[in-house]
Amino acid sequence: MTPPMTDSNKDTSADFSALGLDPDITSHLATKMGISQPTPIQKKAIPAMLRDRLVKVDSSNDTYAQEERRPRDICIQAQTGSGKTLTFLLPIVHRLLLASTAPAEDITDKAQGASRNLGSMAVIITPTHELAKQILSTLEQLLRMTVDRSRRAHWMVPGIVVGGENPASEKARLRKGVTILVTTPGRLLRHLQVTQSFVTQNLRWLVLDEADRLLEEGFEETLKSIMTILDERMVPPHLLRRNDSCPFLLSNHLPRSRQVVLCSATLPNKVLQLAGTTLTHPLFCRNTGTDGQEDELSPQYEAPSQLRQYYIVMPAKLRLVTLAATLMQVFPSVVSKNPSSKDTMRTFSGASQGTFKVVIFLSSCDSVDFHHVLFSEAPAPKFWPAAYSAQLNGSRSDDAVAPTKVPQSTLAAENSTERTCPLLPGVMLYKLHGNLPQKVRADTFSRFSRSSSSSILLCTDVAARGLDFPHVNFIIQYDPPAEVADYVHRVGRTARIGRQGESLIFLTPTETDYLDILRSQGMVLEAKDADKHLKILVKRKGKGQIQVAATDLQQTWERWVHGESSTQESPHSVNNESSDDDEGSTTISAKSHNKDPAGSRAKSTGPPDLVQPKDLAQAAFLSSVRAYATHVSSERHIFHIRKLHLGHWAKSFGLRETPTQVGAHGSKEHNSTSKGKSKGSKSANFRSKDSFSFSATGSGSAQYGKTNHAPSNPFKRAASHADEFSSGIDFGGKKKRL
Ligand SMILES: Nc1ncnc2c1ncn2[C@@H]1O[C@H](COP(=O)(O)OP(=O)(O)OP(=O)(O)O)[C@@H](O)[C@H]1O
Repeated sequence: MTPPMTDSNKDTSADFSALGLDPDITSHLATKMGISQPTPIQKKAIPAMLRDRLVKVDSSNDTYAQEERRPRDICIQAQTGSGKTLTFLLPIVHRLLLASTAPAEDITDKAQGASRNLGSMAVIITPTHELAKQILSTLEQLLRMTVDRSRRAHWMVPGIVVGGENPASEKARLRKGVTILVTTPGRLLRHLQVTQSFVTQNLRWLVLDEADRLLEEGFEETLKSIMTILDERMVPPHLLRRNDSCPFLLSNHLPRSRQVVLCSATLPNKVLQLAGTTLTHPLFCRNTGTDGQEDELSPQYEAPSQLRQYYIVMPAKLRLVTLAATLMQVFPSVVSKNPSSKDTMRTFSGASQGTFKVVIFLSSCDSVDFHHVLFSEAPAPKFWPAAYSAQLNGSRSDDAVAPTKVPQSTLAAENSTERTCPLLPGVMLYKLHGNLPQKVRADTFSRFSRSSSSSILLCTDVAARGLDFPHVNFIIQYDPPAEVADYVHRVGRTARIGRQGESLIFLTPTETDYLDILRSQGMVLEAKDADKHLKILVKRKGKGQIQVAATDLQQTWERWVHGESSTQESPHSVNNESSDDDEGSTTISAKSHNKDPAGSRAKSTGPPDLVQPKDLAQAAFLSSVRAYATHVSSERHIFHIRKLHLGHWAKSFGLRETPTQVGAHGSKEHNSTSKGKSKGSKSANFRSKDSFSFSATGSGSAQYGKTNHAPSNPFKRAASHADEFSSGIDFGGKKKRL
């Protein structure tokens, strides 16, 4: 069914056939794919891709023609979820279809030779496997069209090579011929280099989806090598006519030379400048500006107008409990069962019923693993509202918190990542990141997409771009992205194609300048009050109850992380004690209550196939600190490791140790927990745009790379500045620590 259109996406002046698309295609779109009206970017860019320009040719090279039709390269920039995939797929399929079924007068010899033997006529490159598979699926849907008997469409073979399968079967596929190939850069380059039977000399379209990402450091070199090989193999247009063995290739419906299409919601100036110098007469198609005209370049990004963007500011030590409160806010079914909650307490619109999906972005794979285990294995807190605890599978919330070890299978690998979430009954939990084996990634992607239950996906930026998960209503950026473009792509997983959606970014008090950067790039954000927000955790009304509830939840999780029983201490007996000793305190509001971590240490020796939550928490903490140092240089004055309150940061992973202690443990334990992870884990473990390398050593020291002014031990340095950071939340009266 066609989704509802907002004013910004609605277009009544044209349907797809008015854009010049073949009637068989438009009828298939309407009847089989439920798509009948083009979005503004489709209206603008599809005709541009269909239109060639006339160029004078050097007659010394071509004795047949004085003028030739040549395509223009195209840059497509439009908001996330505005239908860019069909924007580039439709013209390709249309032109191939027309060329292979053209009336006799169009070319001298009717469409002879259109077959998969011509090799790849279109190559679509994307940064991730998931996105490649999604594009392939749209392409396959499109190619299922029924055409008139006199026409030929079956020869167009869609295909994918992204790795993760036996290279021999990929080679075999390429040998047979894949007319429209969807691929990732590394895999494509490998096949160009080693697969002799991979034919690309007839390539007419090269699409770089998420072009800005593909042209970034990391992919850039691969892309250059790909372009060089493709250029070398391409048959120059002036030689085409002499090669009359395949008249199909001379069809006027095909671009005579290769058309390059760059596509993204974010094409920053540096990419556009590059495009301006390396592309052939590039045409810029953006959502703004007058139809059919080239638009002016602007550094601004655009989020879907129906997306409501929020931010919330809280000290690092409250991040975890605020995340829990947020999830309770956004899952209406759970909230409505909370006896103390009223609709007015909910600060997000949410959905009144039906499937509700949330995507939570974190900065590292280890952090995703930790939170996935925490939310699926940790028990509800002792004072969790009865309505929630009653639904816990067979466990009572006031039971002692049993020390938990986490089965390895939960962490990574063989099986599905689908879990239930004790805190949010009825809500399913998934995780997606680059360290997971390809099979698990694919399984997660499809289960989360198809799930009819309300669900949460915890992920790294591997899921930030392009993925079109249905029914995602809410995006949480628990860790701010490494750059603004990533912000735009992350929030773009909701509010797609005119649907409603909300997003929330978590910031600490030292990070609020980031809002200026977001606003300067065209983002419109509203504030959420952290204090009001946490109210949802409160069971009874009364002064100080937010603090009680938040402390209770934090303590429950700390005990779980440290493998302790809840009966070891009473949260409320310590709640009234106030301490400034953040670095060493056990809870967010009180002094350390279990200075002797012997219990947890004793429990850390378990069977080799089990991992302690504390190991996970430490690995997550370390990798999240490392990821913190990977923000782009223009943002590093805001997100600088020296500004990070590491003691509070540790708390957001349920850790009590001082950062130095965590660093010392973490290095060893992280190494051991990392063993056995999938290949490529090193590179994919945290954000790759890394201008800083940090490695914790056994002594807790840190090593910096590429940074001249960095302190030798960021943990110690940050800890010594601990007093500069207040909680940031005033619960009334004198200073209290949560
Ligand atoms: N004209 C249309 N009318 C209704 N739905 C459409 C239309 N065009 C595309 N869609 C659907 O909209 C959804 C989003 O499209 P798509 O994934 O191509 O967006 P995008 O602009 O590429 O987003 P992103 O920037 O996040 O990659 C898809 O489910 C697609 O099938």
